[in-house]
Amino acid sequence: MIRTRVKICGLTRVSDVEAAVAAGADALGFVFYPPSPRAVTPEQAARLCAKLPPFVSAVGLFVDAAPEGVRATLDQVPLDLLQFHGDEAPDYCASFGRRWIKALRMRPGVDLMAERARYAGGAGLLLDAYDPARAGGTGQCFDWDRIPPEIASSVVLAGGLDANNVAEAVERVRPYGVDVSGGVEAAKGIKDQDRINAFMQGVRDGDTRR
Ligand SMILES: O=C(O)c1ccccc1NCC(=O)[C@H](O)[C@H](O)COP(=O)(O)O
Repeated sequence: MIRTRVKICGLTRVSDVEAAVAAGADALGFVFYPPSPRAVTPEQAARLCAKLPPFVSAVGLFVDAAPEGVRATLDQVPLDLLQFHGDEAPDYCASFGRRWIKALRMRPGVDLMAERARYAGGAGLLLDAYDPARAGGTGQCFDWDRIPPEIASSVVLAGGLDANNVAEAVERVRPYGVDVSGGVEAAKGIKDQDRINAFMQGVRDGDTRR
């Protein structure tokens, strides 16, 4: 059975990090984008990452950040992977000497095959809902049928996932991984252990059907 990988994004509290790790999350996301209600400072993120087990990845999320800001964050936080969620160019993404993924917001008309070729130097693509007013963490789904089947197994699916729809998402899309933020929250930036556990169960249910 294929095991869909799970990233839980937007963690701000040690207790939520512990809950996500205990539930079996593969990766934890830390938002370095000050306008987000889930934003953390490098100092906070360093504390949140301090007790991560060896096989759980720390992912740093940036949105069109100044390169010196990314580098300063990397000096303080042991990030395993960078996630670029804005309009960053491939050369920018590759300039930090760290593995990276590119988030693509599913704008009308986006050509995923072309974008995949454009960002081929990265470790993968994360597909998120498009909302012209917000850079991410929208809690909205996009039409999963827009994902070309030939790339589905390599993408991370995001946008509006929760315990109620993630099994269907895993079964239908068959992605490499799923990413969730709002769907496991009690309030913005405040995760809920029961919702995390229910989400993980949904992923495993989807895995049995994919
Ligand atoms: O989470 C945010 O506040 C955020 C702000 C700006 C850019 C990206 C952001 N989050 C990115 C994520 O990886 C979210 O997990 C992803 O957008 C899905 O969010 P949700 O629909 O709430 O599950």
